[in-house]
Amino acid sequence: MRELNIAVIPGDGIGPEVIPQAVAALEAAAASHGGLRIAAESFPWGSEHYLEHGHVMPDDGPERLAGFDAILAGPVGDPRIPDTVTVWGLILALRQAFDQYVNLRPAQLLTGVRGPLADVPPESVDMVFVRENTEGEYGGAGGRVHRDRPAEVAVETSVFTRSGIERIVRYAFEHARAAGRRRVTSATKSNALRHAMPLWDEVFAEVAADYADIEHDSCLIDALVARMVSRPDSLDVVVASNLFGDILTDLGAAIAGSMGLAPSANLDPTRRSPSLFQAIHGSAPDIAGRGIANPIAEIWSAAMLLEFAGEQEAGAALMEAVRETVADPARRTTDLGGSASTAEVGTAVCAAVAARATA
Ligand SMILES: NC(=O)c1ccc[n+]([C@@H]2O[C@H](COP(=O)([O-])OP(=O)(O)OC[C@H]3O[C@@H](n4cnc5c(N)ncnc54)[C@H](O)[C@@H]3O)[C@@H](O)[C@H]2O)c1
Ligand SMILES: O=C(O)C[C@@H](O)C(=O)O
Ligand SMILES: [K+]
Ligand SMILES: [Mn+2]
Repeated sequence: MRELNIAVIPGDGIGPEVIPQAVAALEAAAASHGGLRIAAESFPWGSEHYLEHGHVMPDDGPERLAGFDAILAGPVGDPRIPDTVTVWGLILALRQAFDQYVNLRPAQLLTGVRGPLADVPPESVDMVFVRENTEGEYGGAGGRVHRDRPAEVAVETSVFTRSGIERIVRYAFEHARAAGRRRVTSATKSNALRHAMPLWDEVFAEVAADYADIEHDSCLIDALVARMVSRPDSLDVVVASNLFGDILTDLGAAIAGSMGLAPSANLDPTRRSPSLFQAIHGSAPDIAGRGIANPIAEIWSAAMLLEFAGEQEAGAALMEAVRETVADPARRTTDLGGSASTAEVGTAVCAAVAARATA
């Protein structure tokens, strides 16, 4: 029997509420589809850890995670701590340490979910964002000098490399081909950003030439956000820089019905380091502690984990269980207009995945 060693980081806010549901769903899918065993080890990193020890994760955090097959993580963020501390202390640190250069983020309106766009048939919202995840606007280059003086200066320098752009664009086309998708759209802003984005466009055009079977187009980011809302069916795979991809995917989550439904996979496609799977939402301090957070985004991320680990059957079964659960009005959390609790939704997914095995 294959054993998958998963590092679990529950994180902050609603993280410790949704993560146990995702772990249970992983275990249920593994048990009933694929003769797989999940060995999960939990790491208590995040804001409480910072308040107690002075760091969000220990300095040797990446080393301690390096031997795992995958990481399943909740969000970090706490109103008592600057967000740069938590986000750079864990999420961005791991993306860079493990060179997880792809952040794969599907936005799909699932059957039964009412999205906010009027007159849009559900099948029209089916896009996958391929977000660059290690450089760009998140390169971390810059600084702040003359603190608290009128002359204070803050510089945040974007870092775009030809090799970094090339590998993310190539991944987008490869993903489109493998997933049977027909088009790749590049998010750009090469009218105003005159150094990095023209390089982005040039590399996109060069790589696109290698994929004659996939349609491609470039779209200025401002027009692209409007297009997501007015013509979502015109979008299939979207490749974007780090910051653009971050912003586009919260909009994607909204048009797919809720932040509580949007998953992500932070991938090192070379498989030298473990990849990290995590809902795209944050710690949601406004609803934390009430047991009402939607666990589907984190469970869907767990399904992506199984698929990336080569457990396609278990991953697909978990995804079918997610679809079945979301389609049932009695199994929806408040963000989807229902009244089910986090645990009720998680339990329903586990039951659905087990039922599929015996059916
Ligand atoms: N990956 C991460 O670790 C990550 C991602 C995003 C934000 N953050 C951090 O999280 C904190 C809060 O950020 P924010 O408020 O901008 O974004 P957020 O995603 O936490 O919340 C935005 C809105 O969506 C709702 N929401 C989010 N997830 C939900 C779920 N599963 N079910 C139901 N409703 C849900 C929230 O209640 C809130 O109204 C900040 O500290 C931020 O830095 C962390
Ligand atoms: O900006 C980030 O990448 C952190 C968080 O908002 C996310 O989308 O994962
Ligand atoms: K589409
Ligand atoms: Mn984000």
